[in-house]
Amino acid sequence: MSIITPKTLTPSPFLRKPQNPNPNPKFRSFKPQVYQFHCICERQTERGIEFETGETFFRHESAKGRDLGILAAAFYKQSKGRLRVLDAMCGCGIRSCRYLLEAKADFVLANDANDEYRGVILGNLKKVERGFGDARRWAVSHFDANRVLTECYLQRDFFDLIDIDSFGSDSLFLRSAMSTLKLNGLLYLTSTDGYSSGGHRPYCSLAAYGAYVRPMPCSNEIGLRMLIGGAVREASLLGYHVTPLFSYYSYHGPVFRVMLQVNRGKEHENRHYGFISYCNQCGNTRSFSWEELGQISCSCSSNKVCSPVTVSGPLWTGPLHSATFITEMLNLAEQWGWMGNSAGADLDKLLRRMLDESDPSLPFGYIKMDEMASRAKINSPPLKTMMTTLLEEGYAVSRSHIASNAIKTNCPMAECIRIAKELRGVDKF
Ligand SMILES: C[S@@+](CC[C@H](N)C(=O)[O-])C[C@H]1O[C@@H](n2cnc3c(N)ncnc32)[C@H](O)[C@@H]1O
Repeated sequence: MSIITPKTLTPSPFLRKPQNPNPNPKFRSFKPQVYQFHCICERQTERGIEFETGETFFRHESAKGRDLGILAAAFYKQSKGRLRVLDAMCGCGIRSCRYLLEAKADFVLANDANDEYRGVILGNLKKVERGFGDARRWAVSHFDANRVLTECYLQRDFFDLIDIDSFGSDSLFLRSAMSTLKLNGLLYLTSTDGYSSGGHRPYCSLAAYGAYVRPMPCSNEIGLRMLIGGAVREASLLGYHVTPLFSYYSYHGPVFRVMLQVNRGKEHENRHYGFISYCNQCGNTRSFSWEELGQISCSCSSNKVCSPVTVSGPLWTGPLHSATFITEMLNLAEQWGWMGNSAGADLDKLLRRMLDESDPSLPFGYIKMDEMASRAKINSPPLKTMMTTLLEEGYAVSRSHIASNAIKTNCPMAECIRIAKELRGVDKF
């Protein structure tokens, strides 16, 4: 097995260091300091390893996104018996440390284009190395992510998991990352491109993700679907297809993260890659396949054709999570004691909500309680009461991990309004 080390990569004269790795001045005031895992709401490792952030880009708020990545990696290691990770934009190297320590990775290549971070990354990884004796299970490099990915590919040095924690859009790195993944490997993508998902820059979303995205009420779910859709498109160019294992939106940023499994062979049916519409008049959302593209319209229960209809796409219209994979992640989290205590309670809740959301009878999108209430011209009914009533009436319903005041349901908006109004009569809310 060839292991890539910084020495095998020759510096490129064209390599530019990012001008300002942290565009938000708010974060530039971070002073060098030492954190313990438990101090920053990361899970405490058995070895109690400390890490430093120095002047690198580091966000406490991303801890949950890192937790999810570690759980997925650990389950992969358990099921495949191997785990080589490329942490392509590692910052201070916290993920690399955690992939080694918690997911028991066999090897991690920690890369960050900014070579001023080298001391901090090396310091953190050396502590991890001490925990495992002398075995050299990691390497550090400082190249543009595309360069490191391409060189690994050229040396046939493939990875089981590639983590792209980029600023803005991830699409620039998709092709090289997919080429450098092992068969059925995991690709952990991050995008902070909230403007595109909000429909505020349709030409940017078209350029980056191949999707023309317009403003819709559930724009944060659109953001996740845009990210997956971009990967679907790129994968099919390379003769691969992707399966989302989990999708996670966090309002801290905002940040859109998806864990994808990349498999060989184009997916024959395109039923999960199409268009999403929102009817401004009746408030219903629907997804359309390529075949239905010419007939996009909305008919509400009165059979009148509503207008106008806002259409975005093509996007991923299939499941955001794999219920089986999330269940395995939950089991692991339980085994590791990551739930049931105050630090882990949130992760527990998030995973369970994702599991609920993966019910295949639930459609795309979510309905915000305040939108429903304003359409019904009543105060918003209590979310739990609404959910129970929808279930009693035979509809599928769950909460959304994206918006705390929203429900996902296959009940049309007009029916939701009727139920909400009836509840009002009973409960006088
Ligand atoms: C969001 S931060 C990474 C945070 C880190 N993964 C964590 O969880 O704490 C993004 C990092 O990517 C680096 N970076 C930006 N552009 C890059 C590129 N083209 N290639 C490699 N690294 C890059 C930045 O220096 C920055 O440290």
